[in-house]
Amino acid sequence: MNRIDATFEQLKAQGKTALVPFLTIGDPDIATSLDIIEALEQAGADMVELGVPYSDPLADGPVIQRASERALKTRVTMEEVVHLAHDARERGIQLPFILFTYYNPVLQYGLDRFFKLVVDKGISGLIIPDLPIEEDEEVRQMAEAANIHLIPLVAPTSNDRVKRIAAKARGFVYCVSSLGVTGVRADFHAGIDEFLSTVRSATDTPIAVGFGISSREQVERFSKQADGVIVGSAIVRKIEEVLPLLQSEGTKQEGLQQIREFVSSLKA
Ligand SMILES: O=P(O)(O)OC[C@@H](O)[C@@H](O)c1c[nH]c2ccccc12
Repeated sequence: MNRIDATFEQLKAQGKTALVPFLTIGDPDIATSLDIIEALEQAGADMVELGVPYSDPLADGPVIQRASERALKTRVTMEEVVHLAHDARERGIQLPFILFTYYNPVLQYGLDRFFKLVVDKGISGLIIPDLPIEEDEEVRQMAEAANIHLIPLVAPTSNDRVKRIAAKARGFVYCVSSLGVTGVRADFHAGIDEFLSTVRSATDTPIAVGFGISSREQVERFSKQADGVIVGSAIVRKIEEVLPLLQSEGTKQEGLQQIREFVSSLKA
Protein backbone atom coordinates (compact mmCIF):
# COMPACT_ATOMS: atom_id res chain seq x y z
CA MET A 1 0.00 0.00 0.00
CA ASN A 2 1.15 3.56 -0.75
CA ARG A 3 2.18 5.43 2.44
CA ILE A 4 -0.09 8.37 1.58
CA ASP A 5 -3.16 6.10 1.47
CA ALA A 6 -2.15 4.39 4.72
CA THR A 7 -1.65 7.73 6.47
CA PHE A 8 -5.04 9.11 5.42
CA GLU A 9 -6.72 5.85 6.48
CA GLN A 10 -5.05 6.00 9.89
CA LEU A 11 -5.91 9.69 10.44
CA LYS A 12 -9.50 9.16 9.31
CA ALA A 13 -9.90 6.35 11.86
CA GLN A 14 -8.62 8.78 14.51
CA GLY A 15 -10.84 11.59 13.25
CA LYS A 16 -7.76 13.70 12.53
CA THR A 17 -6.68 15.95 9.66
CA ALA A 18 -3.27 15.55 8.00
CA LEU A 19 -0.81 18.41 8.43
CA VAL A 20 1.30 18.61 5.25
CA PRO A 21 4.21 21.06 5.34
CA PHE A 22 6.06 22.16 2.21
CA LEU A 23 9.74 23.14 2.29
CA THR A 24 12.22 24.08 -0.39
CA ILE A 25 14.97 21.49 -0.36
CA GLY A 26 18.51 22.88 -0.14
CA ASP A 27 17.45 26.01 1.75
CA PRO A 28 19.98 26.67 3.22
CA ASP A 29 21.59 23.32 2.28
CA ILE A 30 20.73 19.63 1.82
CA ALA A 31 22.03 18.49 5.23
CA THR A 32 19.97 21.14 7.04
CA SER A 33 16.89 20.22 4.99
CA LEU A 34 17.25 16.67 6.29
CA ASP A 35 17.38 17.98 9.87
CA ILE A 36 14.31 20.15 9.20
CA ILE A 37 12.32 17.21 7.80
CA GLU A 38 13.14 15.25 10.99
CA ALA A 39 12.00 18.25 13.06
CA LEU A 40 8.76 18.45 11.04
CA GLU A 41 8.01 14.80 11.82
CA GLN A 42 8.79 15.34 15.51
CA ALA A 43 6.47 18.36 15.53
CA GLY A 44 3.54 16.30 14.25
CA ALA A 45 3.60 16.66 10.46
CA ASP A 46 1.85 13.73 8.75
CA MET A 47 3.47 13.96 5.29
CA VAL A 48 5.80 16.47 3.64
CA GLU A 49 6.13 18.16 0.26
CA LEU A 50 9.79 18.19 -0.82
CA GLY A 51 10.15 21.25 -3.05
CA VAL A 52 12.68 21.04 -5.90
CA PRO A 53 14.05 24.59 -6.20
CA TYR A 54 13.40 26.17 -9.59
CA SER A 55 14.62 29.38 -11.23
CA ASP A 56 11.19 30.40 -12.52
CA PRO A 57 8.64 29.53 -9.80
CA LEU A 58 5.68 31.23 -11.48
CA ALA A 59 3.09 30.14 -8.94
CA ASP A 60 5.14 31.12 -5.94
CA GLY A 61 4.98 34.22 -3.80
CA PRO A 62 8.06 36.09 -2.53
CA VAL A 63 8.79 33.81 0.46
CA ILE A 64 9.18 30.64 -1.61
CA GLN A 65 10.84 32.55 -4.45
CA ARG A 66 13.55 33.69 -1.99
CA ALA A 67 13.92 30.14 -0.64
CA SER A 68 14.37 28.83 -4.19
CA GLU A 69 17.03 31.47 -4.89
CA ARG A 70 18.93 30.52 -1.72
CA ALA A 71 18.73 26.83 -2.56
CA LEU A 72 19.79 27.38 -6.17
CA LYS A 73 22.90 29.19 -4.89
CA THR A 74 23.99 25.82 -3.50
CA ARG A 75 23.04 24.35 -6.91
CA VAL A 76 20.59 21.76 -5.60
CA THR A 77 19.75 19.24 -8.32
CA MET A 78 16.71 17.01 -8.85
CA GLU A 79 18.94 14.05 -8.03
CA GLU A 80 20.03 15.54 -4.72
CA VAL A 81 16.40 16.12 -3.69
CA VAL A 82 15.47 12.54 -4.55
CA HIS A 83 18.53 11.14 -2.77
CA LEU A 84 17.59 13.26 0.24
CA ALA A 85 14.24 11.42 0.42
CA HIS A 86 16.10 8.13 0.34
CA ASP A 87 18.55 9.31 3.05
CA ALA A 88 15.65 10.51 5.21
CA ARG A 89 14.04 7.06 4.97
CA GLU A 90 17.42 5.52 5.91
CA ARG A 91 17.52 7.87 8.92
CA GLY A 92 14.20 6.32 10.00
CA ILE A 93 11.88 9.16 9.08
CA GLN A 94 8.48 7.60 8.36
CA LEU A 95 6.67 10.56 6.76
CA PRO A 96 5.23 9.97 3.28
CA PHE A 97 7.30 12.09 0.88
CA ILE A 98 5.62 14.08 -1.87
CA LEU A 99 8.07 15.30 -4.50
CA PHE A 100 7.08 18.80 -5.55
CA THR A 101 8.49 20.11 -8.82
CA TYR A 102 7.52 22.33 -11.69
CA TYR A 103 7.18 20.49 -15.01
CA ASN A 104 10.17 22.04 -16.77
CA PRO A 105 12.84 20.44 -14.57
CA VAL A 106 11.15 17.06 -15.16
CA LEU A 107 11.12 17.58 -18.93
CA GLN A 108 14.75 18.75 -18.87
CA TYR A 109 15.67 15.64 -16.92
CA GLY A 110 13.64 13.44 -19.28
CA LEU A 111 10.45 11.58 -18.30
CA ASP A 112 11.87 8.04 -18.49
CA ARG A 113 15.07 9.04 -16.69
CA PHE A 114 13.04 10.94 -14.06
CA PHE A 115 10.84 7.94 -13.18
CA LYS A 116 13.89 5.65 -13.09
CA LEU A 117 15.40 8.14 -10.61
CA VAL A 118 12.39 8.45 -8.32
CA VAL A 119 11.27 4.81 -8.14
CA ASP A 120 12.13 2.96 -4.91
CA LYS A 121 13.48 6.08 -3.19
CA GLY A 122 10.71 6.28 -0.59
CA ILE A 123 8.69 8.81 -2.59
CA SER A 124 4.92 8.22 -2.42
CA GLY A 125 3.51 11.27 -4.17
CA LEU A 126 4.29 13.73 -6.92
CA ILE A 127 2.89 17.24 -7.42
CA ILE A 128 3.60 19.11 -10.66
CA PRO A 129 1.54 22.31 -10.34
CA ASP A 130 1.93 23.41 -13.97
CA LEU A 131 1.09 20.04 -15.55
CA PRO A 132 -2.51 20.43 -16.77
CA ILE A 133 -4.84 17.43 -16.63
CA GLU A 134 -5.16 17.59 -20.43
CA GLU A 135 -1.48 16.59 -20.74
CA ASP A 136 -0.94 14.44 -17.68
CA GLU A 137 -1.96 10.93 -18.88
CA GLU A 138 1.58 9.72 -19.66
CA VAL A 139 3.00 11.14 -16.41
CA ARG A 140 0.12 9.60 -14.43
CA GLN A 141 0.72 6.15 -15.91
CA MET A 142 4.48 6.30 -15.31
CA ALA A 143 3.90 7.50 -11.75
CA GLU A 144 1.41 4.73 -10.96
CA ALA A 145 3.86 2.18 -12.40
CA ALA A 146 6.36 3.46 -9.83
CA ASN A 147 3.73 3.28 -7.05
CA ILE A 148 3.81 7.07 -6.83
CA HIS A 149 0.52 9.00 -6.74
CA LEU A 150 0.27 11.95 -9.12
CA ILE A 151 -1.60 14.47 -6.97
CA PRO A 152 -3.65 16.98 -8.99
CA LEU A 153 -4.42 20.57 -8.09
CA VAL A 154 -7.88 22.06 -8.46
CA ALA A 155 -8.59 25.76 -8.12
CA PRO A 156 -11.90 27.47 -7.25
CA THR A 157 -12.15 28.47 -10.92
CA SER A 158 -11.80 24.91 -12.20
CA ASN A 159 -15.56 24.29 -11.72
CA ASP A 160 -16.55 21.91 -14.58
CA ARG A 161 -13.01 20.50 -14.72
CA VAL A 162 -13.16 19.66 -10.99
CA LYS A 163 -15.14 16.47 -11.61
CA ARG A 164 -12.74 15.21 -14.29
CA ILE A 165 -9.67 16.06 -12.22
CA ALA A 166 -11.07 14.66 -8.97
CA ALA A 167 -12.29 11.45 -10.63
CA LYS A 168 -8.73 10.51 -11.69
CA ALA A 169 -7.01 11.77 -8.54
CA ARG A 170 -4.73 9.49 -6.53
CA GLY A 171 -3.30 10.20 -3.09
CA PHE A 172 -5.32 13.33 -2.51
CA VAL A 173 -6.86 16.22 -4.42
CA TYR A 174 -4.92 19.44 -3.76
CA CYS A 175 -7.61 22.11 -3.42
CA VAL A 176 -6.12 25.57 -3.86
CA SER A 177 -7.82 27.90 -1.36
CA SER A 178 -7.35 31.10 -3.33
CA LEU A 179 -6.44 32.40 -6.74
CA GLY A 180 -2.98 33.83 -7.33
CA VAL A 181 0.36 32.66 -5.94
CA THR A 182 1.43 30.92 -2.73
CA GLY A 183 1.77 33.05 0.37
CA VAL A 184 0.26 33.70 3.79
CA ARG A 185 -3.24 35.17 3.60
CA ALA A 186 -5.82 36.52 6.05
CA ASP A 187 -8.79 35.43 3.96
CA PHE A 188 -9.59 32.97 1.19
CA HIS A 189 -11.60 32.71 -2.01
CA ALA A 190 -15.20 33.77 -1.34
CA GLY A 191 -16.75 30.51 -2.53
CA ILE A 192 -14.18 28.25 -0.86
CA ASP A 193 -16.70 26.27 1.20
CA GLU A 194 -18.92 25.46 -1.80
CA PHE A 195 -15.79 24.68 -3.83
CA LEU A 196 -14.61 22.15 -1.23
CA SER A 197 -18.07 20.55 -1.13
CA THR A 198 -18.00 20.23 -4.92
CA VAL A 199 -14.62 18.49 -4.82
CA ARG A 200 -15.74 16.29 -1.93
CA SER A 201 -18.82 15.12 -3.85
CA ALA A 202 -16.76 14.41 -6.96
CA THR A 203 -14.43 11.77 -5.46
CA ASP A 204 -13.76 9.34 -2.60
CA THR A 205 -10.08 10.31 -2.73
CA PRO A 206 -9.02 12.44 0.26
CA ILE A 207 -8.95 16.19 -0.27
CA ALA A 208 -6.42 18.66 1.16
CA VAL A 209 -6.43 22.45 1.15
CA GLY A 210 -3.42 24.69 0.57
CA PHE A 211 -2.46 28.33 -0.10
CA GLY A 212 -2.24 30.98 2.54
CA ILE A 213 -2.63 28.86 5.67
CA SER A 214 -0.47 29.97 8.59
CA SER A 215 -2.36 29.59 11.88
CA ARG A 216 -4.06 26.96 14.06
CA GLU A 217 -7.39 28.77 13.54
CA GLN A 218 -7.07 28.48 9.76
CA VAL A 219 -6.03 24.81 10.06
CA GLU A 220 -9.07 24.14 12.25
CA ARG A 221 -11.34 26.01 9.85
CA PHE A 222 -10.31 23.78 6.94
CA SER A 223 -10.15 20.61 9.05
CA LYS A 224 -13.94 20.61 9.07
CA GLN A 225 -14.15 20.05 5.32
CA ALA A 226 -10.79 18.59 4.29
CA ASP A 227 -8.73 15.52 5.14
CA GLY A 228 -5.49 17.47 5.02
CA VAL A 229 -4.09 20.98 5.24
CA ILE A 230 -0.95 22.09 3.41
CA VAL A 231 1.29 24.79 4.86
CA GLY A 232 4.23 26.09 2.85
CA SER A 233 5.10 29.78 2.97
CA ALA A 234 4.46 30.16 6.71
CA ILE A 235 6.94 27.33 7.39
CA VAL A 236 9.43 28.48 4.76
CA ARG A 237 9.21 31.97 6.35
CA LYS A 238 10.01 30.45 9.77
CA ILE A 239 12.99 28.62 8.23
CA GLU A 240 14.12 31.95 6.73
CA GLU A 241 13.78 33.64 10.13
CA VAL A 242 15.95 31.05 11.90
CA LEU A 243 18.55 30.66 9.12
CA PRO A 244 21.27 32.44 11.17
CA LEU A 245 20.66 29.93 14.00
CA LEU A 246 20.58 26.93 11.64
CA GLN A 247 23.82 27.92 9.96
CA SER A 248 26.08 27.72 12.96
CA GLU A 249 26.64 24.43 14.82
CA GLY A 250 26.24 26.00 18.26
CA THR A 251 22.72 27.32 17.64
CA LYS A 252 21.39 24.78 15.10
CA GLN A 253 19.30 22.92 17.69
CA GLU A 254 17.74 26.20 18.84
CA GLY A 255 16.80 26.94 15.23
CA LEU A 256 15.28 23.49 14.74
CA GLN A 257 13.39 23.85 18.04
CA GLN A 258 11.80 27.11 16.86
CA ILE A 259 10.63 25.33 13.70
CA ARG A 260 9.21 22.47 15.78
CA GLU A 261 7.37 24.93 18.01
CA PHE A 262 5.81 26.77 15.08
CA VAL A 263 4.69 23.57 13.33
CA SER A 264 3.25 21.99 16.48
CA SER A 265 1.35 25.25 17.13
CA LEU A 266 -0.51 24.58 13.86
CA LYS A 267 -1.71 21.10 14.85
CA ALA A 268 -5.35 21.42 15.68
O1 LIG B 1 2.82 28.62 0.55
P1 LIG B 1 1.37 28.40 0.94
O2 LIG B 1 0.51 29.65 0.68
O3 LIG B 1 1.23 27.83 2.33
O4 LIG B 1 0.82 27.27 -0.06
C1 LIG B 1 1.35 25.91 -0.07
C2 LIG B 1 2.42 25.91 -1.10
O5 LIG B 1 3.56 26.56 -0.56
C3 LIG B 1 2.96 24.59 -1.67
O6 LIG B 1 2.00 23.59 -1.75
C4 LIG B 1 3.51 25.04 -2.98
C5 LIG B 1 4.79 25.55 -3.15
N1 LIG B 1 4.93 26.02 -4.41
C6 LIG B 1 3.73 25.87 -5.09
C7 LIG B 1 3.36 26.24 -6.39
C8 LIG B 1 2.04 25.98 -6.82
C9 LIG B 1 1.11 25.33 -5.93
C10 LIG B 1 1.49 24.93 -4.60
C11 LIG B 1 2.79 25.25 -4.21
